[in-house]
Amino acid sequence: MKNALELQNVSKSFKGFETKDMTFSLPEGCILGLVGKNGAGKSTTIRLIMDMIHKDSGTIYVLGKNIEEDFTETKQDIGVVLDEPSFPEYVTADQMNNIMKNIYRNWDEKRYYELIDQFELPKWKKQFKNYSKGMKMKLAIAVALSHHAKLLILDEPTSGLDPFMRDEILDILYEFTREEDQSVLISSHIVSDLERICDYIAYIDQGSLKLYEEKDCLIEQYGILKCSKEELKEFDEQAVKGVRENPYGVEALVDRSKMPKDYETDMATLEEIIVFLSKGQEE
Ligand SMILES: Nc1ncnc2c1ncn2[C@@H]1O[C@H](COP(=O)(O)OP(=O)(O)OP(=O)(O)O)[C@@H](O)[C@H]1O
Repeated sequence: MKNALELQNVSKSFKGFETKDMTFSLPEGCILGLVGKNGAGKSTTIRLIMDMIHKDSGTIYVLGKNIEEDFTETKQDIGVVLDEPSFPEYVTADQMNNIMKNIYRNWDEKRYYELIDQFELPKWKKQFKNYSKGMKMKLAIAVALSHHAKLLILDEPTSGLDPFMRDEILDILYEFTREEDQSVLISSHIVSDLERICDYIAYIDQGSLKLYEEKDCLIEQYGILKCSKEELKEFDEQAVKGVRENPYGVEALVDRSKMPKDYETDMATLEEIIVFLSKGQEE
């Protein structure tokens, strides 16, 4: 399987913050969710991939091309939504169509207006500067989806959107990857959003990649065990990946492969897996 995106040992340091040795990939036709707390380095990673900030070391391949070589052409095939969409302030959605027509070789006016209608954005009555946060995000998403991109790179695209619109956007992204050669990298701190649509999860904390795994493998590997403190001691220490005490006993994230055979555990959500594992790593 080809990779739509590949990072090999990518590092970048700012004064007071560093992304270290980032290595992960996004196979074609898949959705990779980039998760992390506020300030973990999600936007920095996305800006590095888009060559908006230059890495100190490592290699980045986007759609098979090394970004240091010929990235201008490749950018035609990428739909990008940054965490704070910025377009010219006095432009309406209608005028945006004229601007984008001249930027993207494969600009699809029909698709753009379909999305503008679906997202209930005004065509000419409002200028970008008077848009709400959610409207700005919707316009940026409409643009990203209207030039037949092969890869979407979206930084917190669901932030500022109401739950109905969030659902609609997630459905659109899922549909997008039905085409084998179309892939999505999406960052979010709303793990439940990612759980629904992602094939792969990359979890970053303080600039380091802590976890990179296929989502189904994570869900398969881990389970939640509810028992007393004493009962928990009976299990292999290696099986217990994180523990949370509650008034009735403990709740633990366990590695099912290290539990006694046929031992039943509850299914863990992606959010539980990430929270437990990240707490375990801090200790
Ligand atoms: N140009 C820069 N110069 C110095 N520090 C920077 C620069 N850009 C980002 N940082 C620092 O890098 C760290 C990670 O920021 P980043 O925006 O990548 O986090 P994030 O995971 O996207 O967070 P959030 O969820 O809050 O958007 C922060 O400490 C930030 O201050």
